[in-house]
Amino acid sequence: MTEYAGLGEVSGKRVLVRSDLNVPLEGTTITDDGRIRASVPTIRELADAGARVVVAAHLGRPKGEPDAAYSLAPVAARLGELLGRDVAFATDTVGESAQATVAALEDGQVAVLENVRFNAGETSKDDAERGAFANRLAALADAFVSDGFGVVHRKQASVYDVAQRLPHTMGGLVAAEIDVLRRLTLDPERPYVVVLGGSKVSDKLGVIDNLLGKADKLLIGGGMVFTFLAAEGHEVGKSILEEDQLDTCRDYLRRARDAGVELLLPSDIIIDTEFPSGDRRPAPGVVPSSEIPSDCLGLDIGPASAATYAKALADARTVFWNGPMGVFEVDAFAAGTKAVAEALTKVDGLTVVGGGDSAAAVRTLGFDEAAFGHISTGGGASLEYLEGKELPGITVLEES
Ligand SMILES: Nc1ncnc2c1ncn2[C@@H]1O[C@H](COP(=O)(O)OP(=O)(O)O)[C@@H](O)[C@H]1O
Ligand SMILES: O=C(OP(=O)(O)O)[C@H](O)COP(=O)(O)O
Repeated sequence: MTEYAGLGEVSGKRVLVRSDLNVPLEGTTITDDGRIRASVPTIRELADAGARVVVAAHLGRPKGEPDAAYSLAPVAARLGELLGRDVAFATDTVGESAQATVAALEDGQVAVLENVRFNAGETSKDDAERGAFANRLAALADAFVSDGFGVVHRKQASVYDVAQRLPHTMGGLVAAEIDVLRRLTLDPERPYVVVLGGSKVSDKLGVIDNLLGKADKLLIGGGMVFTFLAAEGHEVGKSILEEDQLDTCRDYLRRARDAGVELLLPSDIIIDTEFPSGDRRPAPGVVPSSEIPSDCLGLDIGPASAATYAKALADARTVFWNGPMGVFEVDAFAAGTKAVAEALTKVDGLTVVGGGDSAAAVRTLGFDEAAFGHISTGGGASLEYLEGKELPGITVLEES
């Protein structure tokens, strides 16, 4: 087989693959390689078809110039291990190293370019600046495969503009992600339960607007909780709070009541006096969610809430979960996330886990990935899809 679906013959061609290899790192140690694993099948398929595969990706949010802390070098090494073959690494993205590395590729070989975000053009809001960088990326290849699902909601040079400059197609990972998410937006089997948590509260509140017309139950956990509790007039102490979203949350609570959607907030909260950090020993306590002391902050949903949420999930036929219920990275605040993950494994129906941290939580808490219907590689991307927003990295493939 020397073809790739949507591109035709790829043998001997230089194929630029945009992957999402944005994995959590401690120093140069990868703490969860899920996104690299998810990127392997497309890269392998292209290499097996005889393509000269050039992988472009970002890591973190460097400021448009080289920054060793965000080098993709350790990621390229891990990709090589997972592929079971040598992976060349270019120490720049479109400069001399990239050009020489790509020129040296033989059929079936793979190279990774240094972090695309080391170039200001990648994330520029200026079309011409992005376009100029996209021209240089496109000059390294004969065709483009868009496979970085976690980044398709970004209008960035290696995601959007490059697709306008090369013959292109959607990679297998993006196609599979979209396929599952489409099932959630079109005709989810009911009851359809959505669980929302995490800390990117303002990013995520918007999805509730759309879900109020779609889901049967919405379970709120993580940092999301406190803006809702404050909207109901409760003290939330030092917990995460989006003051400018209080009216929005009040509106959601009212609309949920009117629409007969069960919007569940935790009845109890695990608190501490400080955010866990360094050597400080956590000193968790449990309080009713209406009684968070002013000098404390909420760090997990409490045991009664965890049991209620597990019960609310028991009869679900479709579940979408984004965002941990608490600061799961610390044992003392991981129980809520564990309880929700456990409940999902028992659901008789489609379960989708979305988001870098949610997916990492499932794996690091020891759950078997196979117990979930689908673990998405994109948090923001999957939420924006469910919100009905246009994803630039997808529309560009359809338009040009
Ligand atoms: N009550 C809370 N207060 C502060 N941070 C929280 C709370 N609950 C969860 N978190 C944090 O939220 C982070 C994940 O949030 P987010 O990035 O929104 O999720 P995802 O990557 O799955 O979309 C985790 O690092 C977790 O520690
Ligand atoms: O980690 C990512 O998104 P996610 O946290 O929404 O899953 C993607 O790699 C996108 O990264 P960005 O949000 O810096 O553009």
